[in-house]
Amino acid sequence: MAEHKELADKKELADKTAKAAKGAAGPARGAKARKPVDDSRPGRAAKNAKPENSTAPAPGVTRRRLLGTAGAAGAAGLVVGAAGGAFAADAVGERPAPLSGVGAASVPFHGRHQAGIAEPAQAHGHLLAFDLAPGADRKAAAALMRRWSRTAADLMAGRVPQGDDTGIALDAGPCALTVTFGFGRTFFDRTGLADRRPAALEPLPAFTGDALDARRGEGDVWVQIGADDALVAFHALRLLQKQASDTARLRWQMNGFNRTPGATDRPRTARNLMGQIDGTNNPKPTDSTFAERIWVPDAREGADSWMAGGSYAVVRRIRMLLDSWDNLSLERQERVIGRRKSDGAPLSGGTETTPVDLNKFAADGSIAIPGDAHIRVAAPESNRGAAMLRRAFSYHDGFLDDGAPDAGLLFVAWQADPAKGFVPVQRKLDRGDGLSRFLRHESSGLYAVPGGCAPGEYVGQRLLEG
Ligand SMILES: C=CC1=C(C)c2cc3[nH]c(cc4nc(cc5[nH]c(cc1n2)c(C)c5CCC(=O)O)C(CCC(=O)O)=C4C)c(C)c3C=C
Ligand SMILES: [Fe+2]
Repeated sequence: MAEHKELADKKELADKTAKAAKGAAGPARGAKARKPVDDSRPGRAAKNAKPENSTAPAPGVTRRRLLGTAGAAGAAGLVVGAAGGAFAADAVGERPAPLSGVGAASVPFHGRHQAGIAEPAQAHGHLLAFDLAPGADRKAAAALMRRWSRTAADLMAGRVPQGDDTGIALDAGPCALTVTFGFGRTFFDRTGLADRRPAALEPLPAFTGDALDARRGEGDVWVQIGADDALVAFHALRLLQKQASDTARLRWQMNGFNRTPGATDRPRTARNLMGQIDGTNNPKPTDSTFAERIWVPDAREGADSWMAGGSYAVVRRIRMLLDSWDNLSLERQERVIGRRKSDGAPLSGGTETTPVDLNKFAADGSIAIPGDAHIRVAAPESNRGAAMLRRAFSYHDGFLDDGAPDAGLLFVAWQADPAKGFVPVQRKLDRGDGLSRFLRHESSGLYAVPGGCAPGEYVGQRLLEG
């Protein structure tokens, strides 16, 4: 009896919590979320503040996710406003309590560019690739992208999604959730759109350091999910997988992580599993060259005109040989990268954000940044200006047969054209990078990530209905 009473009490509490959360977060089906307080994501601004997101000013906590000095995890420029009025029900009474900063952070789904590219990488990430099911044609793919876009827009705004929900994130705010969609080479054959396949989707060349597992590469549709809460991220993943239904099947999935916001005394550039500050010299949205390097331009004719405002994602699972790396002295580790481990300052001097001086000599006459240092070989100056935006997640998938950690970087590089970004840089790294001895590239994919969409539209509509 007591057990039943306890269960009944729990159910009542859960019902109350769900009711209060739904009511306060504006997410009752068809209800509207509130306007993000600050929508200064690059390229979004006022255009984004569409009626869908503009019913009321956001009460409760507002929060601006500041970037690390040079951009946390290398991405930049994002503002995260208050969640769309997101409140969690007080677990004891029913007083709605404002969400914490982490829960309240939200990123708009609609806009000129898809979310999840120029914003800082979140604490939890899922990378997924789906293959269209046999017989799923262009129409089915369009219906899927419409379903997925609607769900992503709801979840990112903190609304309970339309249709069947699993309840996994019922009492959480959006937690800076982003969902980003891209198309692989094979998508265009499967949907009868081979004539619209961009030339930039040519397969990447083979690199000598590659040990690629095809089962974890490529795929018709690629999805990147990021959130500062693990349940929120999984919730999005699970819903998209359910909604794929008979149209698409998961081909591979990789799970990654980064530092949780608030874990450090101030926003800092993230560290990778080798312990280095990683992302410092990423292009920043405030750079005059950012747009041309990262976004596909508008004024484009031909097969890929539908890619305006989009970007190309190179996705690589790069395992780190951590046992070998950790055996190196600190001095050797720093010379392999070309930066100090403690604070990320270049070996040519200064602090983390001091411009790298590749021509600097040390007092003993040796070159300050060695010839095979990673930052020398990867720098735009060494690659005729080639640059990309690196927005990675770390991963740890347990241990290999020999006991070594199966861990490294889910490397995601964004650029307007891979032939002017990843490809020339990786070619150079392949030949002369001191870091490559400690890395194994285990999977690879290249995806055309269309521009964002307006409310009522879906990602990829210009391709699928153009
Ligand atoms: C093809 C491109 C690149 C791959 C692959 C890559 C892998 C990789 N990098 C690190 C760690 C660091 N990389 C850093 C800088 C850096 N890396 C690339 C490109 C690739 N890295 C570029 C273009 C740059 C910037 C160079 C510059 O202009 O200075 C750094 C230094 C800090 C920073 O600027 O981000 C680190 C650390 C790992 C561990 C890794 C594979 C697992
Ligand atoms: Fe690098």
